[in-house]
Amino acid sequence: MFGNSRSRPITILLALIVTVIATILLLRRSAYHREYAPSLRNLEWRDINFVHTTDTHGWYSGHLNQKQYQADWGDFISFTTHLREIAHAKGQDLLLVDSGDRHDGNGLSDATKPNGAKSLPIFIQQDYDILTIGNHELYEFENSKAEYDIVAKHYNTNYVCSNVEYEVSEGVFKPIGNKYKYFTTPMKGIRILALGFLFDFRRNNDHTRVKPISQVIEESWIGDLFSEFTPDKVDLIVINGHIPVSHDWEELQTLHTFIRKFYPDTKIQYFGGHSHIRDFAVYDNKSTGLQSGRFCETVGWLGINTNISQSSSNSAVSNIFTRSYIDFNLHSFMYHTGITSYEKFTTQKGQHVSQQIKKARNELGLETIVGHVNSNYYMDYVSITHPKSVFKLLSDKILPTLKPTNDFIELSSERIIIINTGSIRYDLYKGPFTLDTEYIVSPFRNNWVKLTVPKKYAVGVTNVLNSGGYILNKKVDNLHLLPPQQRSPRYITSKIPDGSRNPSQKVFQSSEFSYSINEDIVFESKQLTKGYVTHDDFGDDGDDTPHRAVVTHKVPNVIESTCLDQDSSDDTPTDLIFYDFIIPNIIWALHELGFEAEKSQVSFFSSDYLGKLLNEYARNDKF
Ligand SMILES: O=c1ccn([C@@H]2O[C@H](COP(=O)(O)O)[C@@H](O)[C@H]2O)c(=O)[nH]1
Ligand SMILES: [Zn+2]
Ligand SMILES: [Zn+2]
Repeated sequence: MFGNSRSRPITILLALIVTVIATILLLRRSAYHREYAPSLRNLEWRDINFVHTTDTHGWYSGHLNQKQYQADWGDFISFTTHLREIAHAKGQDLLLVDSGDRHDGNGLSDATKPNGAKSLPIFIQQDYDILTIGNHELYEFENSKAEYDIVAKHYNTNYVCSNVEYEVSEGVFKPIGNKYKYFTTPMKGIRILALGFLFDFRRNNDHTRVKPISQVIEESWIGDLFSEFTPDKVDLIVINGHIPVSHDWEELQTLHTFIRKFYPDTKIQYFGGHSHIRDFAVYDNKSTGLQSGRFCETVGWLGINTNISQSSSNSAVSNIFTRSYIDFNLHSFMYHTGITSYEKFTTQKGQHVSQQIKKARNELGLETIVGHVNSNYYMDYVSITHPKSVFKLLSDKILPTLKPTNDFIELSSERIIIINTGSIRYDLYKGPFTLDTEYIVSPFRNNWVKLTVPKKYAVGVTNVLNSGGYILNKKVDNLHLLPPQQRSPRYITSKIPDGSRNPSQKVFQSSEFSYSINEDIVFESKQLTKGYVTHDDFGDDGDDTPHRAVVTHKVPNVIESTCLDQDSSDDTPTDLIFYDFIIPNIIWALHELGFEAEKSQVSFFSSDYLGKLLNEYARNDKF
């Protein structure tokens, strides 16, 4: 059974090495757990409890250089396994929900061709009860195909998507997954009708179709569905949307008004995503929406008491619904399960998935060091003119290194490079620059294109794009040029940059805070770490880990890097260079300035996408 006598010592040696490595890993995990131990707020358990993720964007390895988000997908699987057991032991239900966007943001998902080849088999190890699609599953056909062939197929009836179709054969479109799911929970016997929706997304590839909610509610199937599952047959409606839950995003409001016509008294729980924030909205006294952040930083928790009868008073909402935002780390996970030893916490499946992640990272060479970064560069912790701003780094140092792909490309003597700030997805940290860093900071493989226009128009484009706000994007075919987290700003009281406290000061920011300041993360339990301080419709006690808020700065839609001659005339031909992703925006801005251009006038400039430029900058030791 163990081979011949010669190979036996080798087998024993190998087994010993594997055991030693596994023990070291376990001890390291335990040590980490002891080191990071802030005091936490408890979860509230109800008749039915939901664990929610959204916008994971491939971050299944965890945040390797941020302790507060350092759990990996294997740990998350162990966590939910225990939560389900706890719920069932109490006679309660626990369901898992994911709201889409599983690509674009991390080397694990993006360093393969097709994108997701290694990360999706890891993602699908989690036992989701309801999941839906995000826009990042629809930009490229190969991602939609993977979603259809791997994710929707694996989850079968649990994959619920009511407004996206996939071309199964030429000209034949079928719903991706199922338009709805009707089921009864195992413990409390709660009858749930679940639907799933993507926001009105128009940048999808030609082999897919997205129907806006406003159109779906006019279709006969949804009225027929609601007429079949009459209120007496449904205890809870679950709407899983890749749509922000905030009140200023109209689509869920439209849907809610429609559903209430059929179900005036039924409890409705919305799950949302896309804008990458922690958020919770109360729609009426029987209906709320939860959104659980981004990038495996947050596990959303939502509990519902199904047996509480309806009340017209608003305060009763919190008797029915409860929500928490759990930081994605082992300390939080173990605390909420009540398990104090990592060895007891980690499940066999969890360990297997953690190993699968390590293996995939090694195979992809994600930790191969390309160069070193001398400082942290932030997206919004500092203003865009600050030396530590990633956008200043781009416009001063990185974008000027962009060259045309070949010598035949005709160039003007003056140029302006414009980049949409949404193409930067994360801060750039001091320390080793790895292949993973490249994907984390800017995952998109867009081409640079060129449009030559008189200088007087070229110099105005950035201004126009930055002054239009979100309405601008709507006009330009719903491009969402603006990083979504900037769209629904909140006013919060927060710590001001010099460290003094000014409670009356209102600081402009999104509903989240930049927290990604490695050197500022403190590991003493008495001092709060910098992180999310969420203000939502239930107040400010939702974060399981109380954090110190930090000030964030407003990021414009686009930034530019210029090479202009101050003395040249207004009519000097000037090359506008930008990602093909924003062609419609640039054409629109020029139109606003009085210059008419067409897509056919835009020509290819370079395939050296931003991640590649950053990689080369690091490789050449320029940081
Ligand atoms: O090729 C691309 C695709 C997308 N973007 C940016 O991403 C956001 C959408 O990201 P979500 O995770 O869905 O919020 C989009 O608004 C663009 O800013 C890009 O730059 N290039
Ligand atoms: Zn997203
Ligand atoms: Zn999205």
